[in-house]
Order: sequence, then C-alpha cells, then structure tokens
Amino acid sequence: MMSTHIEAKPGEIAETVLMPGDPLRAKFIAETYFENPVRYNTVRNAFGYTGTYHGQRVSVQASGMGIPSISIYATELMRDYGVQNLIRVGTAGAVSQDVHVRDIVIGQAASTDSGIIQSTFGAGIYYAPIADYNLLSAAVSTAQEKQLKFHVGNVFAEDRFYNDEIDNEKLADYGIMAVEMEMAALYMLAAKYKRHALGILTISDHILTGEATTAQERQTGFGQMIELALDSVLQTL
Ligand SMILES: O=P(O)(O)O[C@H]1O[C@H](CO)[C@@H](O)[C@H]1O
Ligand SMILES: O=c1cc[nH]c(=O)[nH]1
Repeated sequence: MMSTHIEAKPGEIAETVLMPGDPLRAKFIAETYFENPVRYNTVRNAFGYTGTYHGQRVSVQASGMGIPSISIYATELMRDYGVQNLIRVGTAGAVSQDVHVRDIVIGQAASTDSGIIQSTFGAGIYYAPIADYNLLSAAVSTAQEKQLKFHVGNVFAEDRFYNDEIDNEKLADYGIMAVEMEMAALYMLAAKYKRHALGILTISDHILTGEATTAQERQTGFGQMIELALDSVLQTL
C-alpha cells in the first residue's frame, strides 16, 4: 500500500519518525545520524528515510511547512503506516526575552491561530493540543543530562510566517516562548489517532531582537536538537 503523498511500501517506515519541515534537513539527519539509511520517499521531494540509530530502527520524514502540510504527512504516517511516535524537529522564532537564538524549546503545549481547532470541534471549543507526557518527560531528563540550554513550555503554531498583525509581546506575556508553524496540528492529530507526539525546536531567529541564523545552519547546524530527539525518544521504547 502507498499513501497519496508517501510511496513507502508496508513495513518500510519505522514506528518512530522524526519530522523536520525541511526535506534537506531530513536528508542531512538520515545521512549524518542513521546507520544504513534507505530513502523510502521522494514524492514532491518530501524526503523520507529509514535507518537505525544505535541499533534501533527509526525514520525521518519531511513535513513541509505549515499546518496543512504536516497534517497530510502526519495523517498518512499514522493512518496508513501505523507510526506510533512522531517527533517534530524544527526551527522557531523566539518571542520571549528569556529565550535566545540556538536555545532549544521543548513544546509542552501548542497554541495556534489556525482554524483547525474550530473546524474540528465547532464553535465555542478551544481545544489545547499538548505533548505526549512520556516523550516530554524523557526529552526533559535527557536535556538535563546533556546540560543543554533548553526551555519547556507553550509554543505558538501560526498560520502566517510573515505576520505584521500578531502581537508577539502579548504572546510572550502569556508565556509563549517561540513561534513556529506546525506543532498544534501534530499534537491534535496524534491525540486523534491515539499516538505519541512531541515537538523539539531550535531557535533560529529572535523576533524581538532581529538576531538570526543562516539558511545553511537551519539545514545542518542544529545537531543538539537531533541528538536530543533520538537519545530521549528511543530510550522510551
Ligand atoms: O524548520 P522547520 O521545521 O521547517 O520549521 C519552521 O520553519 C518554517 C518557516 O521557515 C516553518 O515550517 C516553521 O515551523
Ligand atoms: O515559523 C517560524 C520559524 C522560524 N522563525 C519564525 O519567526 N517563524
């Protein structure tokens, strides 16, 4: 069986999948961290690979950018390929003065301005998408052991990368640490399919100060986040 956007055959995708937005980050993760990576997807250049990490089977699947795109890949991974654990490894913009470029943010919850909550539950319901507790807890203890500079808290998954109307200082006042574009959908869909999801982000730019990393660093430079994801998640299996 192949799904609409993933051409893997049954059994070619591991139960645990890392999900970066960027297909070239997926390629880099597979080629740098996996033993014996095999590419199972090139449809739309949304690369997917399976290999092993310290002997344990793991995959990486590019999600593309934004909630509509990650919703397609996460749904097909869970519904059509039986994936159990989905770990977003993404970049994000900091909106808190306490969070700095290259810090790691582990998403405990994901707020959003997307219509996905309203269109799923109907008017008047404000569902709160949250991380899987076991994955969150494993990531936090592994980040502590590795002595990483990390934060745990609420992330804002916004529909617009270029958003002149958003009040980032108000988001920060209410505890939002960083903005990105996928986490709320990933957490909500994992709840729907009764699977496990976590988002780990590296701050690529600071929205309030303007500090930023390069495109090359966003593609290949965030190894601490990838190793945190692999070391913590695989320890829960
Ligand atoms: O680096 P990735 O994982 O793509 O994540 C962030 O980067 C993209 C925007 O540049 C959005 O997908 C956002 O969520
Ligand atoms: O979605 C994103 C990702 C990185 N930086 C941002 O400002 N937004």
